[in-house]
Amino acid sequence: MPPPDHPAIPAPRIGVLLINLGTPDAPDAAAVRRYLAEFLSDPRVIEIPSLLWQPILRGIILRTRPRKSAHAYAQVWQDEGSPLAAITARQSRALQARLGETVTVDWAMRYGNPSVVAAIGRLVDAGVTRLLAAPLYPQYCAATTASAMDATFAAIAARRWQPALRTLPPYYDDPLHIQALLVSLKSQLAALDFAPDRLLLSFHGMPERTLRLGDPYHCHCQKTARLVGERVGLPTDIAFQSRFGRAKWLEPATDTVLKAYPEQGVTKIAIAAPGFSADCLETIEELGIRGREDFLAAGGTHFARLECLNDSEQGIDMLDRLIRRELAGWWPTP
Ligand SMILES: C=CC1=C(C)c2cc3[nH]c(cc4nc(cc5[nH]c(cc1n2)c(C)c5CCC(=O)O)C(CCC(=O)O)=C4C)c(C)c3C=C
Ligand SMILES: [Fe+2]
Ligand SMILES: [Fe+2]
Repeated sequence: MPPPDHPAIPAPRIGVLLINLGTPDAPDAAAVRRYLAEFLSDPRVIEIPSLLWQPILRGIILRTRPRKSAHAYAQVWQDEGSPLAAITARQSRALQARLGETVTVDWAMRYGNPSVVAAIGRLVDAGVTRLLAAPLYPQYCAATTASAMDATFAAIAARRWQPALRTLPPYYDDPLHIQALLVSLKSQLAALDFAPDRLLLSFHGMPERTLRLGDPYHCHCQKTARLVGERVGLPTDIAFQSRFGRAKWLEPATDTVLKAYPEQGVTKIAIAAPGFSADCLETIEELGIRGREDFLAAGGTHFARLECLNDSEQGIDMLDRLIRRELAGWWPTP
């Protein structure tokens, strides 16, 4: 018999933690400032020595950008809050219903709330001894995937009694992912009231330097785009959005491509963002509002933004199957 103060040994319990990038708590400048300060202080995101970067961040960026970004967030904010957080919460609930009682599913944001530390604390308190950390980025990038892993490892490093840990690998070229994208994109294309000349696949950009440093992100995006383009049934292009700062970023830039299309005779387009597992500021506002304006102002006539996989049937089905594959061998499996 253990002494009376010895913790009870729980039955093995599996936890699944969905992790996405992060978002402010509210669409106002103060909340956006807090969020950007945390996000843009991550050395995985800004790969400039902190001594050089922090004065620029604190002295310039955090004085100007929060107000501008808050205005953009206000345009996409929903009753349930930020779209990114609301959709990730719905994905978590849908997966919980699929995976059943032996698994506890929760979600976290790498920056902002709910934090990775808090979510892992909740899972461990619920008796989780085996944890699958699932960063919801199809393409691996040090700025996103590795940073989510860093936060997970740090949260676990701080615990005396650590859960066993697995991580969901990137799924950019997984047949389950490509098939889910094709079903989703084709059904949205079929529901349009016009026939697009072109489908533009827009991925979040990165400084070009990260490609030369060995980050596989650019290659992963190219492969997702090629596999979708081969089977989606209309000509596709790839582009990279959301340029930040003065350095050279991956090209071609989404806004440049949108503005150039009409003079090339491409006046009817659909745009999709297969690097995002959930719609967010970057898809709803940057593509759906500003991208549309750029394209129409340049002479485009028809524009449609297609939704991300979000908590659609095919999106949840894909995550359910990717996750079950990683849980195999952990008893009791769902
Ligand atoms: C140098 C800065 C940035 C890098 C590198 C970067 C990489 C990167 N980001 C995503 C996904 C998302 N980014 C989002 C917002 C966002 N991104 C940056 C900057 C960099 N991103 C900023 C400053 C912002 C905030 C908004 C703004 O002020 O413009 C979001 C949306 C969050 C939301 O709340 O909706 C996502 C998602 C990826 C996938 C990526 C590298 C591959
Ligand atoms: Fe970003
Ligand atoms: Fe953006």
